[in-house]
Amino acid sequence: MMHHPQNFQFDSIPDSHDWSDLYYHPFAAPVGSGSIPVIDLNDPKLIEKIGMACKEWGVFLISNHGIEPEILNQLGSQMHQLFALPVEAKLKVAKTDGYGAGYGGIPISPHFPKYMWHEGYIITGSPLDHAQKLWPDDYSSFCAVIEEYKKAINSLGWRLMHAILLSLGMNEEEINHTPIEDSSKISMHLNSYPACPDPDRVLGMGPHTDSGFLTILYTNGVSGLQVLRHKDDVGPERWVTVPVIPNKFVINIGDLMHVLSNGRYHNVVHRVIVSRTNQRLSAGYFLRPPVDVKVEPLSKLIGPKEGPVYKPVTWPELLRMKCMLYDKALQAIKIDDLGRVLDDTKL
Ligand SMILES: C=C1C[C@]23C[C@H]1CC[C@H]2[C@@]12CCC[C@@](C)(C(=O)O1)[C@H]2[C@@H]3C(=O)O
Ligand SMILES: O=C(O)CCC(=O)C(=O)O
Ligand SMILES: [Fe+2]
Repeated sequence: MMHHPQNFQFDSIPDSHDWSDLYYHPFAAPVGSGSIPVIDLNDPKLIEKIGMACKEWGVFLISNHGIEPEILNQLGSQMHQLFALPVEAKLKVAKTDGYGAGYGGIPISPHFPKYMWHEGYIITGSPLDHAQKLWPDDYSSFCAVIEEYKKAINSLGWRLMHAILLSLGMNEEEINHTPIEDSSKISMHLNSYPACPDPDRVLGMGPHTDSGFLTILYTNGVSGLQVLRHKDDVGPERWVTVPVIPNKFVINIGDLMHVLSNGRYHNVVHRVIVSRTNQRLSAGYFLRPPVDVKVEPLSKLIGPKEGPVYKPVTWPELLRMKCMLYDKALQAIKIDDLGRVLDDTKL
C-alpha cells in the first residue's frame, strides 16, 4: 500500500502534502542555532567526548572514520538511479506491509496528518530479490555496492558502539556480551526528498526518534536534517539544522541506547526539511541487537539510589510499539518511582 502519490511532478503543492497550516503540532518549535558536536574518531579524548555528545545532544558528526569516499560516491549514484526509475518500476518492489522491505512511505506515516515529500526504500538483509526486479539485466552493481557499504559501515558501527559503551562505564568483557545484529540481517533505509517548488509548505520527514541503538546516516551533501534541541544557555527549545560536511557521517542516538543508558543518553527527535532546488538523498543504517535480545538498563548504572527506568524490550517489540504509539512508545515500558510499569497493556 502506498501512502502517497509517487511522482513529485506537481506545479503547486497538493493539499495532501501541504503542512503549512499545521504548526499547532506538538513538535512545533522555532528554528535556531547551536553547534552539533563533531567528533574525530582518532581523538585521544574520544570516549569522554562521545559520552558528552550522547548525553547533551544525542547527535554528532564523525570525522576520520576510515571509510573511502569512493564507496560513498557509489552508494550515492546507485541511490540516484534507484529513485530515478519510472514509478511503475519502483512499484514492482513496493512494500506489502508496514515495516517490511521495499519501496514506499515510512512505517510511522499513518500518525501524520499529511503526506511527506519523500520516497523511501527499506533494505532488510540481501537486496538481491528486489534488485532483480528493478534491473533485470544488470542488478549486480546495485547489490555489490550495497554489500560493500554494509561491510564498511558495520565495522564502523562496532567502533562507535564500543566507544559509547566504554563511555557508559562498561569494561571489555561486558561489551563483548552486548551483541549487535549480524550485518547480513541489518536494515538500511534509503531516502529521496525531491526538490520542491514551495519548500516551506512541505515536510520531508516528520519528527521522530529512531528506535535502534544508533543510526549512521550518509547524505549526498544537500542539507535538510534538523534535530530538536532542548532549552539551553543559547536559547529555548528549537530545531537546529545539521550541517552538511563532505565525508562526515551523522550519528543519531536511538531509543534502545536511551533504554540501555537508563535515560542518560538522549534519543534525539529529528525531522527533514526540503530544498527548493536540489534532491536530497540519505541512507540510514540502523544498529540494533539480534532480534531476540532483550535490552534493559545496564546493571552498572543501577544502584540503591537509581532504579531501572525502563523494562527489558527487544527491538521488534519496540518497533511494533512505535508503529502503534508513535512518540509514546517508550511510555509503554517506562517504570515509575514505585517500580510500576506505567502502561504494560501495549506489550
Ligand atoms: C529498520 C527500520 C528502522 C525504522 C523501521 C525500519 C525501516 C525504516 C526505519 C524508520 C525510518 C523513519 C522513522 C522510523 C521510526 C520509521 O517509521 O521507519 C524508523 C524505524 C526505526 O528507527 O525503528
Ligand atoms: O534523511 C535524513 O536525513 C533522515 C532520515 C531519517 O531520519 C530516517 O530514515 O530515520
Ligand atoms: Fe530517523
